[in-house]
Amino acid sequence: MAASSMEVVSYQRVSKVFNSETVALMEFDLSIKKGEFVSFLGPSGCGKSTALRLAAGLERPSNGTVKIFDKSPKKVIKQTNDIAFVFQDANLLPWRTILDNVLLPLELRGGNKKEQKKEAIRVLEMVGLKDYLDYYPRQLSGGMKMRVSIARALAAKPKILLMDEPFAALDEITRQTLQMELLDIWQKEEMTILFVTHNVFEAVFLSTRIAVMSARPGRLSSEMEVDLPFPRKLELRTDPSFSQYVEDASLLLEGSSIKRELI
Ligand SMILES: Nc1ncnc2c1ncn2[C@@H]1O[C@H](COP(=O)(O)OP(=O)(O)OP(=O)(O)O)[C@@H](O)[C@H]1O
Repeated sequence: MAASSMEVVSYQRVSKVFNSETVALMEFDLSIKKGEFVSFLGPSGCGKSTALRLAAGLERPSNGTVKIFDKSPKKVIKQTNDIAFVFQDANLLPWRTILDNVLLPLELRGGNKKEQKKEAIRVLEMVGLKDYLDYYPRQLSGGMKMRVSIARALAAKPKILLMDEPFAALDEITRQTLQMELLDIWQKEEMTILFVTHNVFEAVFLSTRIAVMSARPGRLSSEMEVDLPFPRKLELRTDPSFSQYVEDASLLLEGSSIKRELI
């Protein structure tokens, strides 16, 4: 029983069909344990976002089950703050300051205003933005906006963070900085992270495990544990062990695309 109680997210034979013809996911199986950092890696359109949206209760499976802590994601979202979502677009409200953007989800849930403000400042400090509380989104760079978006997700102290290509629109240097900051936060806050990417380097650098998906209809085509030590620093990218994982993951990804061509 101990092992299953560690299970945080489970996909069991999950299929998702849109408009009765687009099969986004087909019998997708994956089990994610507490504290893991799992990347969903796969070609464009293979159903990565759909898999994440199912875990967030934003979509319902056509077949099979998705469970979060053994409950339906919708129930978890309704009853707890356990799940938070970060999208590729920071999605900030332009008329609210940075502090007020982070406060918004806390305000919606009600509670002690002073505590909420303290928590919002704590998470903004964590992402390096404590000097920008009164700024408006238009005054920030893309990387800073993404930091606000991450802070907003963290403010509710989620146990599971779902991230859909959060760094895809950023330049390389900003992306690398945010990747390291994210790993820091993941360790400090002891969260489980599900992270969608089609970037092999990013998947290897961040993850404890990579779930490689096949081209549409998306299935889990292979899994790879990334046994590189934490904390992971910039130098790791030039280490032969890192290159080996990147090569292995690239081969798995290629393999999943080749299989599709043969079908
Ligand atoms: N709401 C929807 N209605 C209809 N089709 C959809 C919907 N959401 C996704 N799809 C389709 O399902 C398939 C999988 O989409 P999804 O966004 O999950 O893929 P992805 O792997 O995240 O892609 P990318 O890497 O390009 O973002 C695609 O063919 C997409 O067009």
